Amino acid sequence: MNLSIVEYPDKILKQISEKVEKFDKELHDLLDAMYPIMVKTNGIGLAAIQVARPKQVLILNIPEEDGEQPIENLIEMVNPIIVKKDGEIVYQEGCLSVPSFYEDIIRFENITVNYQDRDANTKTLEANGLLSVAIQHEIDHLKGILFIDKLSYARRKKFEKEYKRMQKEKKSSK
Ligand SMILES: CC(=O)Oc1ccc(/C=C/C(=O)NCCc2ccccc2)cc1OC(C)=O
Ligand SMILES: [Co+2]
Repeated sequence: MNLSIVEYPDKILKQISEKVEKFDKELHDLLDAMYPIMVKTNGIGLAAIQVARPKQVLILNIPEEDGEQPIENLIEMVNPIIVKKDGEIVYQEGCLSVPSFYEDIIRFENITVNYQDRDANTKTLEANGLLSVAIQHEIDHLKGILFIDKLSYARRKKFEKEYKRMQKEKKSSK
């Protein structure tokens, strides 16, 4: 399964991802294929829609203090739902589908998420800080929402201008 990252402004990223009903080999192969892509691109979170699979599947690997991302920290979430949320946290976010662009985004500080693992076992996770931000960022992807969609009108305009210039530079440098 050869996956590549879909980049903004590709319309695929606006699709709503479907609930996973079958916890079969195809799901396991997708999860297994997403992990190396996230690691290779220094990602800490990846949603299946970013590799053009509109399924409610996401993976996370929050780095340790030393920056390492051991596979033991890998979290695989299927059909995640945020059931509790409170507080506020601002974090400078980036996204593998919006390369080289980072902006401060406000999210809930504390969340509780219900989800299933790759074998359909239901799990509940309480998260705060970076893990909480990452989970909210990735669950937004499953709803077709990118972090740049949460910017104010003025900052969004700034982003569009910067992004177009960057894409032109990238093309001319090829
Ligand atoms: C050049 C460039 O685009 O750099 C990057 C940008 C973003 C990322 C990864 C972003 C990422 O994992 N986002 C997950 C969601 C999230 C955002 C903020 C905090 C927690 C979770 C990696 C980059 O490095 C490469 C090599 O692509
Ligand atoms: Co993202």
